[in-house]
Amino acid sequence: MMIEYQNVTISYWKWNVIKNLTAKIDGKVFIIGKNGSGKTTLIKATVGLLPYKGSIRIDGKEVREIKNYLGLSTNLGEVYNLGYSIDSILDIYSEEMNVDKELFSELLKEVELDIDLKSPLFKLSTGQSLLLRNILTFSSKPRIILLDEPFENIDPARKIIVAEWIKKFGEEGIITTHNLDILSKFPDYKLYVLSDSSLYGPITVKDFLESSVIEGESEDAILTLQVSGKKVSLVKGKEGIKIGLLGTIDRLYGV
Ligand SMILES: Nc1ncnc2c1ncn2[C@@H]1O[C@H](COP(=O)(O)OP(=O)(O)OP(=O)(O)O)[C@@H](O)[C@H]1O
Repeated sequence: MMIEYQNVTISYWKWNVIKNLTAKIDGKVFIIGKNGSGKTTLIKATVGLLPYKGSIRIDGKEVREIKNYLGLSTNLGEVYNLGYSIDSILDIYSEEMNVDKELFSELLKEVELDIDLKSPLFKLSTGQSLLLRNILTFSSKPRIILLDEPFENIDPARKIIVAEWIKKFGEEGIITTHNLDILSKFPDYKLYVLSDSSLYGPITVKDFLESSVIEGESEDAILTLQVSGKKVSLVKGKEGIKIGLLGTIDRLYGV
């Protein structure tokens, strides 16, 4: 079972954000890439929220033909647009998406999120709202998780709890992030880089974090990718700029 992309093109009007992407995603993987590279766009199309050309298959089924796939869960805000108060959202999604209310309460307690369930979602802070969407994602005990930036705006202690949930829930899926610090909690996970409309990889998170970036191609490269039309290589060893020191993946593009 896997997520398969075949010649996938996703466009806004006539502009292709993802062009002719072909990849097979097996297990739970991370996708990183600079701002605007198309990570959210890819997740949205995979969930069925955006039209695409080509084929995206989950468990062998074409996404555009699936109406409501209960094994799949996402933290995308667009999905949680029904209901007013958090209580009513929980009611709707426990029916529509098999969200388990007990598990929801347990996870809410784990992060000690001090919120009034009667209040509307828009009253939450950006971080609280994302935590809540992450909790809703995991509370349906999904087999496939599609998480867009699950650590953004979340404080360090709670980021670690979210990382534990990612390890615990779901057998397959995609997690996008800019957060290299938290990636170190997932050394054995596979990682892809989305750049110039292609997915490069996979390499392990450990190899990625131990690598350095150099311009051009290299025989020793563990990964060569194209960034804004230029070749960039990730190598192990002393040359180049150490990825771990870059802090944020976006600076990879400044080599
Ligand atoms: N609804 C839209 N209409 C037109 N263009 C869009 C729309 N949504 C996104 N884009 C454009 O598509 C490109 C990819 O956006 P996307 O949000 O997928 O990138 P991303 O990799 O998730 O970025 P970030 O890391 O900043 O979240 C961006 O250049 C963005 O401006």
